[in-house]
Amino acid sequence: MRASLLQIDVNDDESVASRRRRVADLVRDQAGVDLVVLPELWTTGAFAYEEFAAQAEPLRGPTHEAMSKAASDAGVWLHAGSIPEGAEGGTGSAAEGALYNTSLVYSPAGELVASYRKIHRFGFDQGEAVLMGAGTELVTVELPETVVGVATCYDLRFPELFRGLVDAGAQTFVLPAGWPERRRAHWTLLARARAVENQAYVLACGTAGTHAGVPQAGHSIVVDPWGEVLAEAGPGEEVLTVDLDPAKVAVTREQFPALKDRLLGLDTPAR
Ligand SMILES: NC(=O)CCC(=O)C(=O)O
Repeated sequence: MRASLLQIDVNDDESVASRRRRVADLVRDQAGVDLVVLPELWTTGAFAYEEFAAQAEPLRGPTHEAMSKAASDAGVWLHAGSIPEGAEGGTGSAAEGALYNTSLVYSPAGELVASYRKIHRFGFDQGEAVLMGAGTELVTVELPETVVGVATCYDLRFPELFRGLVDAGAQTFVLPAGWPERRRAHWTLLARARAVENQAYVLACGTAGTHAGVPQAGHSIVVDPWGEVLAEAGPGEEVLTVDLDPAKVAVTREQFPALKDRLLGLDTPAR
């Protein structure tokens, strides 16, 4: 299974419409791979808080139109990163909780097969944490060769979410992000930790460049179920293409069956 992570340069000089067209073309260029992954909030930038409400769009808005078409033109599964979703009934009033950081997943036919509202919002008492509502549902998506568990950026710090996804069948985690350079060491460490403890692939796709004054880490990363880094991007815009062996998840879980030794958080321990 071949995957391409598109580490997009998100900066304040490019308009959302122009970036949307450019990213759609980059997705189309990936024809021939199985899965394409985009970063978190790549239309606005994850730290461009003032833009969230202004650029909010419905689930089936302009980004959906562009990504659905790009996925079907390329014939790829597409995790299209996330958008600031102005949920039905509101155009983005934070007080109404009408905004969400929502990921979109498309089939090679361009069908929107799943969406995920980010559960853990970043910012403590400001930014996303106050501007957006929290999702409540875990989301998995069945691809032909693997079951994908979906999480977004700051979610990476919450291992219980990933364990929940494993319990729901996840074998591969796909995580779009807008992770800052300031905490790059955490990014790599946590991506590897989530892979090792869950014996799953981690495909973590961040942004490059600087937006809203926050330099981004780049360094998108793909980790295998043993915790080995299969590929890692540099700091700039880059397409990171990697071959995965989906069978490796079951093999790792069989040969080193630590997940079966769980005692807490299960109704019935596995043994
Ligand atoms: N967009 C985010 O969720 C940023 C997360 C982050 O900066 C961190 O966890 O550190």
